[in-house]
Amino acid sequence: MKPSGEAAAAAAPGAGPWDECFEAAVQLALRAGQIIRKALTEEKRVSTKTSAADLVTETDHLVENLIISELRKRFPSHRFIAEEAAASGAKCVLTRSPTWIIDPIDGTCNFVHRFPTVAVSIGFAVHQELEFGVIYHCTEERLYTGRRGRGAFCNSQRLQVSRETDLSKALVLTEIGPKRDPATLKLFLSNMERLLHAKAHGVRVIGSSTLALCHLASGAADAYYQFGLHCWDLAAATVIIREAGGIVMDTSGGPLDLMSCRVVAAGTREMAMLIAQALQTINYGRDDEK
Ligand SMILES: Nc1ncnc2c1ncn2[C@@H]1O[C@H](CO)[C@@H](O)[C@H]1OP(=O)(O)O
Ligand SMILES: [Mg+2]
Ligand SMILES: [Mg+2]
Repeated sequence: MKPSGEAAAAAAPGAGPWDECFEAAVQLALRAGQIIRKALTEEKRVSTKTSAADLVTETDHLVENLIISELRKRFPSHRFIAEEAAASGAKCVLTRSPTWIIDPIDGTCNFVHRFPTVAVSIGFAVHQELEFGVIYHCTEERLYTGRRGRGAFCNSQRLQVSRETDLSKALVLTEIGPKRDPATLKLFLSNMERLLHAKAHGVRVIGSSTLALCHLASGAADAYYQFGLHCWDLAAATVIIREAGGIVMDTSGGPLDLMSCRVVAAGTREMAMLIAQALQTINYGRDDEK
């Protein structure tokens, strides 16, 4: 079934205070997705940011500007945290004000290579609490949504995480992150090795943290971990996973800190703790200290 704003709204009955914002997010994610889908097969101007593996294109900027300018027109008092604005020096500060947290293209490296796993991610927080998340898989036209207290959906289908608690039966997802210096790579590979020693069924890297997290919310994988992802990779997906019955926590096993650039997520708390205990920390700093 093709996603639509109406379908998403119908999936979550009852009026709530942020319904208008949620509807706006859905419409903009679909609109942005159309632009990204079209641009995927066209020539791109690619630049690098923090490293040779940290890419950005004119479409990342175009889509981010479109989403923010449309939301700002409708909700002038709201605040914004967005990937490309942050790359240009804007501070990432989550206050108690209504705040939109945006990744215009998640999977930019995939996008550059025409690998069709790319998403738009729009999260929304009020009083520093995540209210809803919208993630649109641009090429497969799958709209993932989660609203606090109202469940998580892919198009009109309700999402439910896996109930697996045994690491030796788990499919685990992760992403590589931009740092490729020898020390970071060694830690990254040794974390993967630890999970494989624990006999996890597999470890996958698909190039989009938000879509990997949506697979987890759908029960198509049992766990996800990453060091070096940002609040815009995590905000929308966190609501979707929690509303699908899953756990999102810090890699220490403590509560999630959206600004800490580290996460473990799983269908069950037992699985999340097993992953957290297996990992060595890779330090990427914090989003709110850059
Ligand atoms: N600085 C960075 N460089 C490369 N990937 C990054 C990154 N920060 C987060 N990621 C995310 O990790 C995954 C694979 O690289 C993607 O979801 C990517 O998001 P992005 O495409 O929005 O940058
Ligand atoms: Mg991203
Ligand atoms: Mg991005």
